[in-house]
Amino acid sequence: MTARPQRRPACLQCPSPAKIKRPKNGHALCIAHFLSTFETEVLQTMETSGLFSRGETIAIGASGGKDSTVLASVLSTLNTRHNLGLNLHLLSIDEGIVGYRDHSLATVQRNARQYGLPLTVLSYRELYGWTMDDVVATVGKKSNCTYCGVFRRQALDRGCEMLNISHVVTGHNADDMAETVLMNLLRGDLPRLARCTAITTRSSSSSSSSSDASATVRRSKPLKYAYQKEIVLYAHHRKLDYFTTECTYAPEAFRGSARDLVKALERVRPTAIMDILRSGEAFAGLLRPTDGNRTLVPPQKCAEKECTCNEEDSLGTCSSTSFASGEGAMHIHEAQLRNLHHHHHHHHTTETPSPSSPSPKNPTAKRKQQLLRSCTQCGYLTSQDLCQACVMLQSLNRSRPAVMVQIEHDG
Ligand SMILES: Nc1ncnc2c1ncn2[C@@H]1O[C@H](COP(=O)(O)OP(=O)(O)OP(=O)(O)O)[C@@H](O)[C@H]1O
Repeated sequence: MTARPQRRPACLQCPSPAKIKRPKNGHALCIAHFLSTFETEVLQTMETSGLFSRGETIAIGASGGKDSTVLASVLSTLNTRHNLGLNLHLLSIDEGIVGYRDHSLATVQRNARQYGLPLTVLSYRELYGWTMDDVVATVGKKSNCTYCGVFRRQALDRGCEMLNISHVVTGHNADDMAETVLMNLLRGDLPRLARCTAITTRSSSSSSSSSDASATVRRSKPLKYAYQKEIVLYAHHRKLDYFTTECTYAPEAFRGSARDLVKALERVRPTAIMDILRSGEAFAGLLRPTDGNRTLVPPQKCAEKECTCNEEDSLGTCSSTSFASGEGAMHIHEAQLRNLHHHHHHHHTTETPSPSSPSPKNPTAKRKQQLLRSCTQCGYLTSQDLCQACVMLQSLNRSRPAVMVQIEHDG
């Protein structure tokens, strides 16, 4: 007996044979309907969360990878098709990773031409005097993601300030969000768990001229409900030009493990990604301030270090910048950075006592320290004397002479 060839099911939305079984929900769709459904879902995400307003200028954090390329393509398609009135601008950060970012930036340059969008490129070298290749030569491969995440977040803010843009979007997708929810859950980091699923967060702007704490850049993730597999399918069937190589520096180990875990769960239960994301959102609802001043998540934790309460954990999912994580060399390095920061802060408060200095008589002082002010070094808005990037740069610049001597010696 010969097996009868299985007939393809029809597309859920038209009589054509289905070509795609959606990873997200198993729906069978033809390619045209998969593409239009994907776009409609992004539009719905934008509309239900009131993400953009007509006439707004949006910077798209463009790395040349699949996520931000799909984001740029979908946003410009929707903008034209639905006459949304958005001014889109590609903003790329060149971290200075030879053999990786230089190639992906060539892709962004092509994308800018393909979509007819303006492009601005800013580099770590011009902003900080360091490339990531230099950083890795100095600190090694283990904690480099921490540096890169802090630098990139600030670089995007500075780019926005230069361009007079107050809203930046990134290509973070549902898989990235699920990873972050799991990481925060596994660390027991409730403050971060409470905010990591937000579609929009506010960051400090790099406003050196302004001490106005309201000068912040909004960061949004329009692809937060899009599965990575569907993003790849969309890019493939729309024939988008994107760069596939992974960063030459491996992701932080903990995020790598969370990523593997999400993928393993997805294999046995495809809805796992959305389930984790929805659970994260539900936790956020539970952890949010309940009544008046009372919150279930006390803010003390972040008073001890650079407060990132208004900031998401990372820009670039490889770059978990959580100072709460504690693994090997990364942990040691973070502890050094904290010490450096505390040393600096202590100096400041003893030399110039301020009425808001924390004291047993003034229990609210610590809370007040979290108010945003300008970094004494670079002017970036921060809750401490020095912003995270400047703390890191101090430590890097101290190591530089030693590294140069070593290089000269080896060379
Ligand atoms: N060098 C960069 N310049 C501008 N934006 C960036 C850069 N790197 C990352 N981003 C933004 O942060 C998002 C998440 O970055 P991540 O490093 O996780 O890359 P990814 O998940 O591979 O995304 P992509 O496929 O867009 O590279 C990107 O989609 C992009 O919007």
